[in-house]
Amino acid sequence: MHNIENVSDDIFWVGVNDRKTQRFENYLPLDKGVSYNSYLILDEKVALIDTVEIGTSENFLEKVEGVLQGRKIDYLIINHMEPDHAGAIKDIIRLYPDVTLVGNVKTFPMLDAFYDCAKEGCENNRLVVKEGDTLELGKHTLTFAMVPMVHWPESMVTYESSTGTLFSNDAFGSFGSLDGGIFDDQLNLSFYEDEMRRYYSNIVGKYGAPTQAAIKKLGGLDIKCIAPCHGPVWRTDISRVLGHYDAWSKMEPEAEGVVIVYGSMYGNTEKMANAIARQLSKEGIIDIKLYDASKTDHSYIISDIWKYQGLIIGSCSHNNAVYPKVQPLLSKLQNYGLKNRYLGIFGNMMWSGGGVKGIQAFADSLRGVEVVGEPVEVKGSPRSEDYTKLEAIATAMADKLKAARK
Ligand SMILES: Cc1cc2nc3c(=O)[nH]c(=O)nc-3n(C[C@H](O)[C@H](O)[C@H](O)COP(=O)(O)O)c2cc1C
Repeated sequence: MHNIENVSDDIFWVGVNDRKTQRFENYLPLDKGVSYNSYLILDEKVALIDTVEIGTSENFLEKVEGVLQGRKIDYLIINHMEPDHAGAIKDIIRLYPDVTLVGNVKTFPMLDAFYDCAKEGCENNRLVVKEGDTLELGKHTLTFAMVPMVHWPESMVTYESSTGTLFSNDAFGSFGSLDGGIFDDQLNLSFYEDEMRRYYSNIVGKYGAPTQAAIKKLGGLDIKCIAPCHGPVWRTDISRVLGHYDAWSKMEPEAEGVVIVYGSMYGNTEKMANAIARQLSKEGIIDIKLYDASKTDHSYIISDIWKYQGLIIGSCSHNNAVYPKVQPLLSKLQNYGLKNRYLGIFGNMMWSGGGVKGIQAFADSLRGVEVVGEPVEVKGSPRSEDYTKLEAIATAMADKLKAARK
């Protein structure tokens, strides 16, 4: 059987790649695709861990049947009810009508809400598990742990103790299809770690406290392999992966650097952004990420904001407010409660302003963000004295970053 991978002797990756869907959750670009990972455990009893998005079901079922070789599935473990994993539940029930659905007390009301269970056959054969419950398959034992709000209320993870495999659901998942390699040691990790951060920051990012609680809970387990629902299966350096989640969920920056993001109609705010970037470079800052908020999808900008300690935001004025292509970024960061960052502010205007005022209001709403330097608002084309003020923001930012060097 092709395109199946052994996670261990009797655990199989039966995931699928999706390179067709343009946007995850219909808003996050999937430039490099995504995988929906599902795992099959063959033992005295057979268990399937999660399914896939409905559009990829045919390919998935072919793999499942290929591994089963005529056997039936006894248990379908539903770690998460989001449709990109629960999408093929109906297909599994249709093919294996005796399968027992395993979920927690919050799983089944969602199943009932998504599906017409009386019609689809998912009304019966339900096993409700709670924290710490175990399910014996033979040689393999599954233990269930609830991880509410990582990133849905019913989210749970399943630990298989004989192999030390944690089926972690969306936690530790990343965007990017699996183009040949399945495991971390078979892949270029710099790409997947970036995509893992983009996934975390945009999807799980608001739920730092529940993620911290989950990390503490799972910390006592002997984890040899993390098998998430998206992206690579991690088996080489588990502590590195756990370390990423620990830092990201605390919103601790990963690296020295500055994200400059601006919105500009006629180029004046852009000129200001360039001047700030140049001065940061003169101050010895190497990682400077300069983004036009109208052009780059915000999910990439947010991922870099998660990575770096410095953030400098600029906006032209638009109807007495922040430019419409900058405002959604501010709203999302506000919703996520951005913290542990230094912030610089600049903007452009022609009559009574609005851009800088809006960014300042954003800064005031966040407790964990420290404004560095004096906000600079320029009318039209920046003059020499304006550049001096913009450079002062860059220098103040660089001073903060240098002071934080260990
Ligand atoms: C639709 C529209 C609304 C604007 N609203 C404001 C405003 O509320 N206050 C203001 O001072 N300037 C306003 N402006 C003027 C621009 O902010 C100003 O020209 C600025 O220099 C543009 O910066 P940019 O070159 O970076 O695009 C508006 C311009 C447009 C086209």
